Amino acid sequence: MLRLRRTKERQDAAAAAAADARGREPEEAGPLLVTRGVERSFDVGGQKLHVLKGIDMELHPRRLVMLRGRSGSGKTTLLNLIGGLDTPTRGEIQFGPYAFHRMSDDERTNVRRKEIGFIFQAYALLPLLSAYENVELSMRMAGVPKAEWKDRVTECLELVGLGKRMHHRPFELSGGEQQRVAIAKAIAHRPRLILADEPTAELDSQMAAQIMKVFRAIIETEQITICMTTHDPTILEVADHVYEMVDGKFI
Ligand SMILES: Nc1ncnc2c1ncn2[C@@H]1O[C@H](COP(=O)(O)OP(=O)(O)OP(=O)(O)O)[C@@H](O)[C@H]1O
Repeated sequence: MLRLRRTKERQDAAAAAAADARGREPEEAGPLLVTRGVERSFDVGGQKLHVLKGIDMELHPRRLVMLRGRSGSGKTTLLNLIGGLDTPTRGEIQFGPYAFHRMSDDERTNVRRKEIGFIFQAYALLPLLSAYENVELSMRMAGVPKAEWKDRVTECLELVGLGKRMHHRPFELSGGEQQRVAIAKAIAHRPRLILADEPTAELDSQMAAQIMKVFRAIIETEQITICMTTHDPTILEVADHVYEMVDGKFI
């Protein structure tokens, strides 16, 4: 009981610290991200391929939002636009104070480095670095002051349940554990938004359920929003909101 209370106290303190570190937002704050009429087409062999055909969506603070849809329906294309990796052919993407559709690549990269974390299906860890070093590297890349690295790396790895595996390298960890390192890596610089493309696709159902538990925990402690794609109906059950995509549109 005491242990539980201590854990809860630590989580509350971490949540308060996360909010303070970014400037606390009022409870009733509006959406973190809004897209309006977003379209994306590609030129392929002289033909226009219309992939996104008018996407309106909202991501609210501290929500777990899922994009579901068949392969090729446009989920990854949309995630790339929300994350500022790509720009829409038409329409608007407003992320907090930033109008992504009007910003240059460099400006979007700056926002992305500070405010967004990415998680991929295949973990994307550096194989020769330990879990600790992988997370530390992401803080270095995000420009976090060196004095903060040690405490924050430890905190993030404990948060995902890998306090005892910090010095293991990826090949010494299970798939689920590697994905948890990837989560620690994605949150270490205190982004507001995490984007995850099929983060459970390589995992069995038990490991996938663990990842979803970790997502729920970091939404609380880190006060972040998560938007992820998935095909898995059992995973969809834990979403706060599901957008269903068919052929480049939400239905
Ligand atoms: N850079 C690009 N150039 C040309 N076509 C592209 C490009 N990016 C995506 N597409 C096309 O857009 C369509 C949607 O792809 P996208 O990867 O967004 O689908 P998805 O829903 O994420 O699929 P999956 O579930 O298989 O990952 C596909 O037909 C794909 O070939």
